[in-house]
Amino acid sequence: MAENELRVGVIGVGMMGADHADRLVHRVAGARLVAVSDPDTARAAALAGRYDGVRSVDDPLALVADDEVDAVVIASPGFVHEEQVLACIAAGKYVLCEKPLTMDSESSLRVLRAEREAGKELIQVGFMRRFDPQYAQLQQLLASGDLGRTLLLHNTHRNKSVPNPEFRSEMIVRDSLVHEVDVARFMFGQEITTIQVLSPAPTSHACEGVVDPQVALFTMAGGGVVSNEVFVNCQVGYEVRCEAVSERGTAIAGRPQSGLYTTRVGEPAGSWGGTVDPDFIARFGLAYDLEFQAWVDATRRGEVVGATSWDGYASTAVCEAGMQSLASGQPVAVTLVDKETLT
Ligand SMILES: NC(=O)C1=CN([C@@H]2O[C@H](COP(=O)(O)OP(=O)(O)OC[C@H]3O[C@@H](n4cnc5c(N)ncnc54)[C@H](O)[C@@H]3O)[C@@H](O)[C@H]2O)C=CC1
Ligand SMILES: O=C1[C@@H](O)[C@H](O)[C@@H](O)[C@H](O)[C@H]1O
Repeated sequence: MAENELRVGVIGVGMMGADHADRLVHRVAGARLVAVSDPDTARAAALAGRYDGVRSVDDPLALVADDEVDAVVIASPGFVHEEQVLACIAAGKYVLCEKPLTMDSESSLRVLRAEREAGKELIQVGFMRRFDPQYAQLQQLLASGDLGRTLLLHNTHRNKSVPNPEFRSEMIVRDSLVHEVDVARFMFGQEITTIQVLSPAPTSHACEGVVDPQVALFTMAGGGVVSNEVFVNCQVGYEVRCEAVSERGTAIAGRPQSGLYTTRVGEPAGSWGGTVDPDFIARFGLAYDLEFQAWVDATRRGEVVGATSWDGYASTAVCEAGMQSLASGQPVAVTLVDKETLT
């Protein structure tokens, strides 16, 4: 084992967990995948069998407690994140938890308070767009002040389709829009104070009763406004971009080459004169790699980078207000606890 090599365990090895396991083995330096855990024990065993020296552990909490595991990646469904992140805090282990941190603001606050009481930052939340080179460059440009004060953001977030017929309107807010919530907070460096979710007439490609697309409006603490389109059954491909409008110019992260830009259904699936990425693993593969490398490097230094537990809590609180707005159509104020006292 290389000196100070980080021994990592991955909890939940479905689509994202398996991809993260592979990146830890093949594309991240300074870390070694040593264990995986999933209630689908056959799936975990099959994944472990693909790599040398990786054990399958039946109980995810046993993986957290395992002496040979230095740090943990959580890629289980959001509704089990709280228990698993709390276990990592109790064991004093650094954790990279996929978004959302938890399912609601109360449970995120419990996690945040537990981390505070432990006296050490341990949690990074998997908001990978912060590590995408174009998104990172846009944030640096806005923060530099070269374009003057930022006035507006326009976010677009389209998925070709969602695999799960249970992907209801609320999940579009909690699982998809949550990325735009983090992007808005990241780009402005401010909290979101109100959210309104509008419900246009849905596409015929959405399941019965599902509001897709959705348009969400955020008001930022400094008065800026963010418009967001989330459309998870757009049929074409994965299109994610962010346009910033500032006092002295504009900038777009996530736009392919210049020229006439159209997208259409057809062969090859999704095209604009080049191709539209099929999904988030293709579009953000590099961002996940950079996110993991940054996590491993920071963990070996005893630090946390990227989105913190506060960012996880704040984004969950905004989505909670967003779900209320989805039901009423009205703007809903976002209430956060005091960041210093957590009360
Ligand atoms: N950052 C990003 O772009 C993305 C993040 N995600 C997030 O990643 C996480 C996993 O999502 P997917 O891989 O798409 O889901 P998935 O359904 O493909 O995989 C989830 C896995 O977790 C396992 N699981 C269920 N209960 C568990 C428990 N109690 N403990 C451990 N494992 C358990 C399931 O058996 C399954 O293997 C979610 O939090 C999701 O929001 C998902 C897609 C993209
Ligand atoms: O996090 C993700 C998924 O959970 C979500 O379902 C998708 O809409 C997002 O594009 C993807 O990045």
